[in-house]
Amino acid sequence: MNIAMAADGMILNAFPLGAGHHESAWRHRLAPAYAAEADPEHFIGLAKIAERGKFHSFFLADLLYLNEYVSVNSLQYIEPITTLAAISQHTSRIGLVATISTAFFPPYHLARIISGLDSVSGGRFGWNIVTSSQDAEAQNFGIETLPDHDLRYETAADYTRTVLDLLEAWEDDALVRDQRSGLYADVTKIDFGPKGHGKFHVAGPLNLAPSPQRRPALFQAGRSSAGVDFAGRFADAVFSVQKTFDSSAEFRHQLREKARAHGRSPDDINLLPGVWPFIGSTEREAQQLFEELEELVLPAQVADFIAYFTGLDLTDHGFDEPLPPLPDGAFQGQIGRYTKIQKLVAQGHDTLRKLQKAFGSTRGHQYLVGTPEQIAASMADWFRRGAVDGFAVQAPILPHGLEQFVDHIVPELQKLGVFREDYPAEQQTLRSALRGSAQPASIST
Ligand SMILES: Cc1cc2nc3c(=O)[nH]c(=O)nc-3n(C[C@H](O)[C@H](O)[C@H](O)COP(=O)(O)O)c2cc1C
Repeated sequence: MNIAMAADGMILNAFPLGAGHHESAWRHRLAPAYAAEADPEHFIGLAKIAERGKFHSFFLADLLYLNEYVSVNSLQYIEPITTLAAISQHTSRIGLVATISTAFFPPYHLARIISGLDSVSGGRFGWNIVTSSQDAEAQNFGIETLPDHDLRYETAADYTRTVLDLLEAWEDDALVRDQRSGLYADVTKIDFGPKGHGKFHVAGPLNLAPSPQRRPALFQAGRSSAGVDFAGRFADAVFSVQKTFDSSAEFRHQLREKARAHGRSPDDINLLPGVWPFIGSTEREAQQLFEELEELVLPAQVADFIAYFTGLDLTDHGFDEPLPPLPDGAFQGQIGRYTKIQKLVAQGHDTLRKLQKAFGSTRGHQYLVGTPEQIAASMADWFRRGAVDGFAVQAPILPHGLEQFVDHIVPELQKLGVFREDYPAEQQTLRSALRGSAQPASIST
């Protein structure tokens, strides 16, 4: 499928995770000696590297529980809201995207947090909207089980609309602040009516005049039909797991059609699949890095991510023992990757060892092993032929892999004419940096 390539060049989003995305990163010789996962200085440093590389955005994932696989996995998640507030003071151009669940914060509280982050960053804030998918997360908030998958998305839509309505309650010129007349705000330009959709009821309005963007850039990831519908309705950018060109091109087409069905322009939505670059000055060196990391993987680490994406209890499960039957219709977690694993198991990849090879320690994401020229050529090809709008760069080891990407791959992408040389001269909000997404009026909430 060939859809026109986006005119303004590819979007690059840095997606860091602790000492790196690879399960073994924290144990590798190139990993930092400190516990990177919860070290704000580490993340401030990474954001500065990404900004040096002219990245559009810097994204922090989040999960809200801990399990006993922490015995082998670096499962700490630094808190995105506070960390990005700190990062905003050490960067000036890059967008800052926080993962925040729709399941736990009251909407008024979240609207204030979003407004605050957008203000301290000068209009660079993005919200990665997740519904949360693990009961273990809910149990940290006094909830025994999460609602079923599709209901979670339905509730997330009501929640998101409520938060956005709160952020939209003040017109641009509502704050008058005329010291002579004593008129502080024009109340005819503030919507004092009650806000809320579905089960959410908020008196409103927000007690803050609009932040620079007012409405943040909205990010999302979801492959199920409810997930794609949500993305088509709200998302400016979509994270995704895409291993082949065809599946990515097809998914981009699907997202663009969904945006159109929701009354938006297809150009308002940007597909940014994950890419894991294993970079070497020769192909052999890159392959060696990949193999070193793979060899360090422990069976319990594979059990951890397969259990996460299937809901199976794999405690003490042998590496070569056939998997227990998958829960099928009863599974209520992330559907996209569950379906991929289900297909692999049906094709005979039915042990943890086989799944490590077939699904990979890259958690299903595309990985590119090679020289900067080879990796840049492949990324440029996907972009030019309309399979992506850009990429979420998931370096296997950090900061090493992001530094290498910025120093060696970004210049190649620039040479190929698919990535910008610099930030635009004029300061931009994150939403306008994501091109077509600059017109909030075109989005039906
Ligand atoms: C690249 C990527 C990053 C994600 N990051 C998070 C995250 O930080 N926190 C979270 O709760 N879910 C995260 N998710 C899960 C999604 O929000 C969503 O729940 C998932 O893709 C399942 O959606 P689906 O059931 O529609 O396929 C991520 C998914 C992808 C593909």
